[in-house]
Amino acid sequence: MIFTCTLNPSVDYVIHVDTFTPGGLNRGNKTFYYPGGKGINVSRVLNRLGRSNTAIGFLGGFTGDFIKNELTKENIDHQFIAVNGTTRVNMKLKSTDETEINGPGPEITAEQQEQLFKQIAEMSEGDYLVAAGSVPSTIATDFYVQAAELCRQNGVKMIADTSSNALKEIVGRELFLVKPNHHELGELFDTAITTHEQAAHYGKQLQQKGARHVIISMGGNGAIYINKDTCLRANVPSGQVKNTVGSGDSMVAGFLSSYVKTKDPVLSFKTAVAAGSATAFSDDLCEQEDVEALLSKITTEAL
Ligand SMILES: Nc1ncnc2c1ncn2[C@@H]1O[C@H](COP(=O)(O)OP(=O)(O)O)[C@@H](O)[C@H]1O
Ligand SMILES: O=P(O)(O)OC[C@H]1O[C@](O)(COP(=O)(O)O)[C@@H](O)[C@@H]1O
Repeated sequence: MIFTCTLNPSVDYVIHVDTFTPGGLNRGNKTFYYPGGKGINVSRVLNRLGRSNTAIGFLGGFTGDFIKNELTKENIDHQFIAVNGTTRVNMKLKSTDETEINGPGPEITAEQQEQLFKQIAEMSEGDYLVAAGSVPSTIATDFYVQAAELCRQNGVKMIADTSSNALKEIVGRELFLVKPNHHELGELFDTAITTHEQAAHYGKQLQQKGARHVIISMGGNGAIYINKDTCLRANVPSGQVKNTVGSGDSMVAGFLSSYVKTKDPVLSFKTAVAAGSATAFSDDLCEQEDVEALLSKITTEAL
């Protein structure tokens, strides 16, 4: 079984504005509402790539209902814990630049956190748990560390895609996959990462600290893959970028969907890059045919 866990889901409200003027009245010309949050995006892409999975985490209010309905419509199993507040709305403003405003999210009580730990403790050997996204302020930043310990005890393979302190704390634990982007990796090591060589250098440290597979995504500048035997870089295909929100999550889903079937890390890495780019070239998340069409355009070389 594959589970995705989103502690702080969101409704992603995407609005396109031709020319954005801060402080002025701006009118959008195109809007979209998507069920979002990193784990939920991973669930949606996994499902599109033919991998059934269960989404867990916390949801509340009318936005929480929207997310549940959308997942149900897409035939994705979900077992969210209800919270009293309202799941956040994250604004994604598309103009000449992409600007994002991510809200803080509702309060999660200690009892609700315990309920989630109970769900994680019930996972079994061979399961995968994708823990993705920020940790809301009412949850201790070591939440993922405690989850990683439960996974270790039960033989569950954990994937972490997070940032800031939550990423700092999870590094050093036994992880199946970790996928920071180059900004998050730089923040972790208190440095700026701009080249593939720098990304490879710091990414190797994540592998040495306990991650079996490491992917460093670098937006339109390619991606790096590291395991104990190899370090590769991949190109990203060219195309018309429509919406990069969820590209990183699509990479995680792409890697996992391929790996569970083929156990081939290089093919899984290429599928990850194809899925990330296919999402960048779509308004919503990628579809299977988009990923398949891009896969043959991804090449890797040793670094
Ligand atoms: N401008 C782009 N052109 C092509 N592919 C892109 C572009 N931006 C992102 N991608 C794809 O999405 C992946 C993840 O993007 P990135 O922005 O690094 O992740 P995150 O969303 O986690 O910040 C990249 O590795 C690439 O495959
Ligand atoms: O939990 P965070 O870090 O605030 O991120 C939440 C946001 O990230 C997303 O999951 C997109 O993530 P990526 O672009 O990194 O793949 C959005 O759907 C959501 O609004």
